[in-house]
Amino acid sequence: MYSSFQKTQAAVLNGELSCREVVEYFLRNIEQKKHLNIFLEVYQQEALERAEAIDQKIADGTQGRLAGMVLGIKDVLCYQGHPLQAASQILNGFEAQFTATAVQRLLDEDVIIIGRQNCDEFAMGSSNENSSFGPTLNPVDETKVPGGSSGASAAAVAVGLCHASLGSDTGGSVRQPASFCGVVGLKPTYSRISRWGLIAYASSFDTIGILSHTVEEAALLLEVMAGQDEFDSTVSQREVPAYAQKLSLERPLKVGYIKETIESEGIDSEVKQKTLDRIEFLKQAGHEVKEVTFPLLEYVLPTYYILTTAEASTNLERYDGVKFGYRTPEATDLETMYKRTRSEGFGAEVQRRIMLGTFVLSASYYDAYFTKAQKVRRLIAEQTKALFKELDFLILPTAPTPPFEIGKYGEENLIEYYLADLFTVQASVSGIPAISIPNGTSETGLPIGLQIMANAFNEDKLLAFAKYLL
Ligand SMILES: NC(=O)C[C@H](N)C(=O)O
Repeated sequence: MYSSFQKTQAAVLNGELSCREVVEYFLRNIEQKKHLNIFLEVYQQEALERAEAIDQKIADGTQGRLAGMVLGIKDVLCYQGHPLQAASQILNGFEAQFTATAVQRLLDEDVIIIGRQNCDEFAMGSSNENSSFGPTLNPVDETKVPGGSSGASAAAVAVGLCHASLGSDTGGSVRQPASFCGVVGLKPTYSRISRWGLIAYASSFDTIGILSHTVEEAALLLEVMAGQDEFDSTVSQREVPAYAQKLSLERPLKVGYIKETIESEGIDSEVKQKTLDRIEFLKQAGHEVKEVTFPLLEYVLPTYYILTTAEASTNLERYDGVKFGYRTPEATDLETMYKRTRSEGFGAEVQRRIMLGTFVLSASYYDAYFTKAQKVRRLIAEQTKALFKELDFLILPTAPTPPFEIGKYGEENLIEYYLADLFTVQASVSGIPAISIPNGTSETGLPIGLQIMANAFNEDKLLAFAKYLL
């Protein structure tokens, strides 16, 4: 059996394999790897039935472009008629009323969805430890986290439980787990893919992203999902290029690396060395490689956490015990119903972010924090985009360290935990596309990722460059 989609598809189209056999293979793997806590729910029967229907389409020659692909989806994407929880107890009992546009477009091309995957609650975290269903283990080393918040989606691809996964990336949630699990993780430009049917965390940052083994798979999935949608007016009107056919590059390239990332205090020495090795490789290959400075780097993380918590505090207001999921059985009046539902339903990290967001939006602090952070966001975005006047790409580590131990960070060292996003939030604050690709392993065999950023809507170039480096 093949873990890569391209090989699987060739085999199902020439009759060497059936889609049913492909699904059975992944179902066996899922059963064997149950202890990793990757899937919250497996759609066993449904996936098998769908596989048989697609086998029939193949026999008739009417199959879609993704026939033979088995996909896992993070528990933040609506799939009609299926439970959806954002790994939270507050959505206990909730069922999706419609299917997310991105998911529907993949289904229309005959993808098979095998189940929903664990994640940090409401996508808030960098380790998958904030799930109300318990942590997911990193398949490379089960004592380590798989990253987050789409940690289980990355782990599923790494250990062969599906060909690819859909995750969401607000500040690194696809790229950082890709780095921690040794797979490819793409965050497209903000507004490239419709957010209709994606549970909102911070709406001006949220993007649907892709976790896969190969760049080709990411390009194909992006091509199918991207583009205008009548249900999301923020989606870009731009044409969607044929990403999967455009994976070749014009050379030589102009590549920059940001001095402040390589020299940052918390960077692990092996991560630093692997990044420097790539820089050297590019120089040797005849590309123009330049060191650039980005003095605003130290403001990126605080800006991200002020703005995303502010947006989260309003987005999560809707979970009040009335419309969705959980309602406390204890309340005797409306106010205690709200209070108790939210205190019992949300986990500690989500509550912390709601409170922080409410604080920065409160009348006395609005200008000091929220307005200021909006201004700084503008500066970060403008200065990041200015770097692309002279450069095709920026390269930097995806995360400052290889995957860390489960339980390493507690309430007392949260800032250190938030620093896991140090290098991924720049692309999120600026709305530009970025990808993480495997960049070797540490001496102890732990995956390390390399991140590439490109200017807005340059996914075609970004994917081609990632393929060249992989
Ligand atoms: N959702 C994300 O992109 C992950 C980021 N670590 C956060 O907690 O905000």
